[in-house]
Amino acid sequence: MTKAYGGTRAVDDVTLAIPGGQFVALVGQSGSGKSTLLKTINRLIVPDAGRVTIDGADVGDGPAPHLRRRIGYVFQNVGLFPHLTVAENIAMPQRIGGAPVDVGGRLDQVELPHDLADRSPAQLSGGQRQRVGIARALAGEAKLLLMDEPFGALDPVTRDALGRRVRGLHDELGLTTILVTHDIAEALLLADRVLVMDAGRIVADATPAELLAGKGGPVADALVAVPREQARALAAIEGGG
Ligand SMILES: Nc1ncnc2c1ncn2[C@@H]1O[C@H](COP(=O)(O)OP(=O)(O)OP(=O)(O)O)[C@@H](O)[C@H]1O
Repeated sequence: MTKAYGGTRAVDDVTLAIPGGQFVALVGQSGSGKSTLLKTINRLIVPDAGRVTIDGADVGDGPAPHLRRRIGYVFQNVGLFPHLTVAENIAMPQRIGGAPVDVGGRLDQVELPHDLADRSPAQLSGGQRQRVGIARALAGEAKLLLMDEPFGALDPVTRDALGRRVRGLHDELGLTTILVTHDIAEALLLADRVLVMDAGRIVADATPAELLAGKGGPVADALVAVPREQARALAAIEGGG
């Protein structure tokens, strides 16, 4: 599949199959094409050539809202409706034609207290807003979860906790999850499989263990070197103290 903007091939002839149930992290430098690739899955972007299929069906067939109801999508700034309460935001995707949403159950899944349900998004912390975004993404019983830098604006402790909660939900609900992240350590710790993008192409497709063993090639090695060096430097400080 290919998507170009002018002379830039944002996604350059990528062929990829993701089995159901996998947790895939998409990493790579800024501008390497991660978001573009992700957005072709829920049709926010239409490829110039090639196609995307889910369970054999082309995502281009049928109305886009119908497709998107089956796909959870979480991005950095959440996109909650400011004039609706938390509960209304979570129930929103199913308003049109869906089954009623168990808001309390959804709040439990993302470890938010029920008394937040009547607040507006402006009355929440960034981490809480992101949890509401995840609850909303899953409210329609989506089995496919797309996440684009969902933890980007959060402090490290919140980020870590939320990453682990998402991995927990992935396992509990049997989701297929695709996570775009700038944080290679996060990718290595959460995903089953890491795809490394560079200039629109997938240059490494490996498990975290394989990447850490240096089997991902030069671009992947350069990414993995960062947390590895940090861990080494921290261990040295600890050893010296
Ligand atoms: N709407 C657009 N119009 C023109 N060029 C675009 C558009 N969207 C993306 N691009 C270009 O396509 C390339 C890939 O962008 P994309 O957002 O997919 O990268 P990314 O890896 O997700 O980057 P980041 O990590 O910074 O979010 C970049 O060169 C970008 O400038």
